[in-house]
Amino acid sequence: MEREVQRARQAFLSGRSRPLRFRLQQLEALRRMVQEREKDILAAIAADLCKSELNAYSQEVITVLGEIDFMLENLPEWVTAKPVKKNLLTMMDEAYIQPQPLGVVLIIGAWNYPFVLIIQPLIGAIAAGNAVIIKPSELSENTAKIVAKLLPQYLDQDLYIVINGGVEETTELLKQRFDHVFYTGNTAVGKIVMEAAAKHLTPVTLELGGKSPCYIDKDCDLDIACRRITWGKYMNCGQTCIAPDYILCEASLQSQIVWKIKETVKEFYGENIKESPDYERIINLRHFKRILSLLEGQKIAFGGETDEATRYIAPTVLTDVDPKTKVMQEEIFGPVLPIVPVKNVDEAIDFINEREKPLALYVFSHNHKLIKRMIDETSSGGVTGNDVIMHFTLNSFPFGGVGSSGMGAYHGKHSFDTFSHQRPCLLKSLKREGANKLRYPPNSQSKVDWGKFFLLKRFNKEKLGLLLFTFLGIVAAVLVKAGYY
Ligand SMILES: NC(=O)c1ccc[n+]([C@@H]2O[C@H](COP(=O)([O-])OP(=O)(O)OC[C@H]3O[C@@H](n4cnc5c(N)ncnc54)[C@H](O)[C@@H]3O)[C@@H](O)[C@H]2O)c1
Ligand SMILES: CCCCCCCCCCCCCCCC=O
Repeated sequence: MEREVQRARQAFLSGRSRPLRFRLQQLEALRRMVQEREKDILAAIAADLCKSELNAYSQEVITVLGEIDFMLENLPEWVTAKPVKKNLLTMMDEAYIQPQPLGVVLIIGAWNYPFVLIIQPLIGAIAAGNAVIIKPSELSENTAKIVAKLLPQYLDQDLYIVINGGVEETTELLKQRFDHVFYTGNTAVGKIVMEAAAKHLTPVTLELGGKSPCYIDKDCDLDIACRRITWGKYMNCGQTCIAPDYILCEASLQSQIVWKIKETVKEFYGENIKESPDYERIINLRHFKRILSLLEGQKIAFGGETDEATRYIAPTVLTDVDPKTKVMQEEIFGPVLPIVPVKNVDEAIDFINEREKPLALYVFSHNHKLIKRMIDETSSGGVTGNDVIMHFTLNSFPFGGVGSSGMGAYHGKHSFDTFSHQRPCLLKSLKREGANKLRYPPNSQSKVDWGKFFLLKRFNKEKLGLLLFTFLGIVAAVLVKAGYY
């Protein structure tokens, strides 16, 4: 493992990952890989999650292709140095920010969207010019294998290295020194990753989970709200980090919501859900049993049917859920949707604020002011009003959590920034030394006064021309006095 990381570091130090042309070539090669080997990739995802190839394509491959195209289009502009505003002391100098690669980056993926969750950060890391070690989740082993097989066929083999393995291998990997660790997965392991990274003072991005609340206001089109919630909750069998975890609504809405979600489930998956190509299965027996344990003692409004042999759990809704019960204490990450009645929006806001900050928040209402109020008075990684999940699809948004749902963000330019160092560069001339005397010892009150003038004064645009003129006059006077002319 040490050898692999060393290999990536040597490749990074060779400098070949840095030129824009190389980054674009690698991104194009990655796109070619996805296009040419689409069938293999879809088959692997399908095998891991009992997912139809159509769903694997629309939930994972589309996102990856869109992200690559977005990078290819914008990277030439992002990599260029950006001039910054100057103060009077640096007026004559060159000042700019130059984004630079961080070095060797470790990307650790989760199993629930096993392809997009490693390839999307990889796109950002390549775009920013880094070398990358990729550690897919061992739970989605088919995708892990196909990624390890395909990437070296298309990308630079020393700069981008896939290491497969479980907890033991990841623990070993985390002992190595990286320049950034990008981890997607649960909060408990997020802490382990951060602790390991801290030993090397390595910065981390933690894409974690949590219980994402969904408030349904009484002033709302319940048909539409329930259709959208049903889609986002039961997609991938509830194993989506930003799935609505639970519903908050007034008690009077509960029975209508149950009925409408039940009807939508029928519309989406048919009478025999087990036969539906659009309904996935739980990843493994451990998660299957964990989700079943959340149903104990609950009022099941519909669903609840299970089949251990195929790890099937039917789309399920629980009503009148007591917030103190287990299902409300941990992220569900399965097709179980509790409804917790609240008196009104104030109580919903308090409910959300009394708990850990979630990865996503959803609010359904015709009342725009109410949506804005919920946004203003709560905190979450992201928000979608009158829909679920969809903020993930907009790559101009930073995607990430806050508090216990994570730190840092990615997608589009945010990925590029995450994997770049914004390096401030100030280029001065070795001439004009007279003007610099102001800051050299011995200090004096008049030097401080000039310093205050140069550094603290704020000028509007109209005054700027006049000031520049004055400044140049002063510089000229200082130079004359210093005997340069
Ligand atoms: N924010 C996001 O973008 C996002 C996306 C997907 C999943 N998630 C969250 O991830 C969780 C589900 O994923 P998971 O954690 O079950 O995935 P997982 O079991 O695949 O673990 C994630 C990664 O951590 C590694 N890992 C596991 N235990 C480890 C340990 N003890 N030490 C070091 N590494 C270890 C695994 O090898 C894997 O690569 C949910 O909480 C979900 O909300 C978040
Ligand atoms: C055919 C229609 C295309 C619809 C696009 C909908 C895309 C949904 C993408 C969902 C991906 C969610 C990934 C979340 C990561 C956390 O688990």
